[in-house]
Amino acid sequence: MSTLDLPGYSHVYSGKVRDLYAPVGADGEVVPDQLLLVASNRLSAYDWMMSPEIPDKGAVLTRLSLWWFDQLSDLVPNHVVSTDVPEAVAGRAVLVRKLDMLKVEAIARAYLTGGGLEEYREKGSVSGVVLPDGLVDGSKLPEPVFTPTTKAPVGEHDLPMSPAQVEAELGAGVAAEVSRLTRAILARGNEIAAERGILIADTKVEFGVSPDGTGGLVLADEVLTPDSSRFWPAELWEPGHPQPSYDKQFVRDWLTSSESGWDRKAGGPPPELPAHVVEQTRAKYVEAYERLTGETF
Ligand SMILES: Nc1ncnc(-c2cnn(Cc3cccc(F)c3)c2)c1Cl
Repeated sequence: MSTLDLPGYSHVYSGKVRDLYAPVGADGEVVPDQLLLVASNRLSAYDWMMSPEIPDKGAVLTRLSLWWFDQLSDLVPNHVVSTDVPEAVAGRAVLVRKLDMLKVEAIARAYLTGGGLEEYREKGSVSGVVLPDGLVDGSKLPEPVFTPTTKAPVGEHDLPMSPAQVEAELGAGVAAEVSRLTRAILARGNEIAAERGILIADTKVEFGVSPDGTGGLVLADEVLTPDSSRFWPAELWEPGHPQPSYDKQFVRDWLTSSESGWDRKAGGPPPELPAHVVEQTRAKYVEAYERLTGETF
């Protein structure tokens, strides 16, 4: 994948859909306490990187995440420093405080699906939390459940963590606070989103702590975006089968249609997305942003 050459920044790491850079000072030394988070226009579906990219996806998700950080600022401080970023990534990058990141993927679930549903079907519980009988794919949970995982190395799968494992990793106090905050963030997200016709089934957030050891938990990474969370259109919610994705359903439907000619089980890469699927997908990201924030993209 092509990482940008950004004057004044050195490339640190690339995820599937985002890139991390470190600011470089005038003396050529890396500025130690800041990072640049860049959201690309790349779209991942079925564990494959789609082509072409989705125009404006990075900018829409960056603006949505910034809006959520602001909505949540009474709940938890965040890592945002500024949006004064290089022209080449204007609107889709954020300058952030460099933190010591917790080694736990902080996931909360408000609706049961995916890996949580699988664990429930095996054990009647998720992450040690016993759930009512008779739940099905898409069932709303009595309240959000904290279902943390490890941060697996690149190319490996994140693994569920038991409460005891989280406490061993973070200590009992920090573990309890991470659980409380993650559930509170998802609950607040759904309070706001439900009014705007969007259900947030689950979300992954990341916390860090200041390297100088002062202060408490800081909300980092991105927050409550369709890349970090499952967004469902509220009017189509119907427990008992997989719910349509607010943002990725056009891509999924086309890829699994005979029109694409793709055989997912064959193991080969998916074909290029047709222009109408790219445009419809872009429109869903813009629609989610405008509905949630009330602002025009
Ligand atoms: N404030 C912070 N301090 C220290 N580290 C991070 C950090 C490291 N990794 N990630 C995930 C990620 C975010 C974007 C692009 C990627 F490629 C990967 C976030 C952050 Cl956000």
